[in-house]
Amino acid sequence: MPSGWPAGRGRPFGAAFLWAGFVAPVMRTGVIVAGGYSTRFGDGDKAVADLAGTPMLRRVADRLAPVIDRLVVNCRPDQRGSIAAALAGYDHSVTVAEDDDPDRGPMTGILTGLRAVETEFAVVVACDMPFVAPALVEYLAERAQGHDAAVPRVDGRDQPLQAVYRTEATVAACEAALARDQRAVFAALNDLDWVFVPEGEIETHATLDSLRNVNTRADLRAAATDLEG
Ligand SMILES: Nc1nc2c(ncn2[C@@H]2O[C@H](COP(=O)(O)OP(=O)(O)OP(=O)(O)O)[C@@H](O)[C@H]2O)c(=O)[nH]1
Ligand SMILES: [Mg+2]
Repeated sequence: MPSGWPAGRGRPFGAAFLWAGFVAPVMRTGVIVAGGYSTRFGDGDKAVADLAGTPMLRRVADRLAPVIDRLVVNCRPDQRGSIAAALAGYDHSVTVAEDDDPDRGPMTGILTGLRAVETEFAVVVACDMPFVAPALVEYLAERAQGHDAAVPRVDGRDQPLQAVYRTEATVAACEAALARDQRAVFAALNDLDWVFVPEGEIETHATLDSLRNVNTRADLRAAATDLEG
């Protein structure tokens, strides 16, 4: 596990605590959103689908492991057992945050996950992004400093399901959007001071594969082929 953020690159997940020469570790949280119904995938929950020998969500968790200290997984109550099994023996502490009211969309998943976060910032990643790049997560965390969120933009489309958020502000924005009966992630972003991270910047830290997501069985097969090289 890395001891902290590289010198000169900021402290993306909150300031270190300096007291009488003691530097407390900077805590960083990852949130994996997994409460969807995988309808394009067909039978079975894509979150725990076998991807080249490892459940997909475990791949996401393992990719995040070098840049987080804690993990929160958002899911429905009926997914808890399979997700806990997929994360057995994980490097960091895992909190499962269940949706009270399933099927209310990804923004509700982000909200449920962030409510279980204790750090100032958190990186949110969808369970179907098995190529998420730790270096991009670090960069997003850096770009989020002084803002409420940093969101990648690829092909003109913002990618709020692989983004870094300021926890309290984002929880408040999601709650306000839901109170207005708005479920889209962008309804919450409207209330936040967020920055987008364009492709050119993404590609100085990672390939765009970091944002690739697995929606169908064909996507899963293609991902397995690429992982098995
Ligand atoms: N908590 C929660 N998460 C969701 C919900 N809908 C989608 N997600 C998550 O949002 C991410 C991106 O969603 P999709 O790729 O559309 O996944 P999905 O909804 O399971 O799949 P489709 O039904 O094929 O669209 C995934 O991590 C999903 O688990 C929801 O209603 N609640
Ligand atoms: Mg998807």
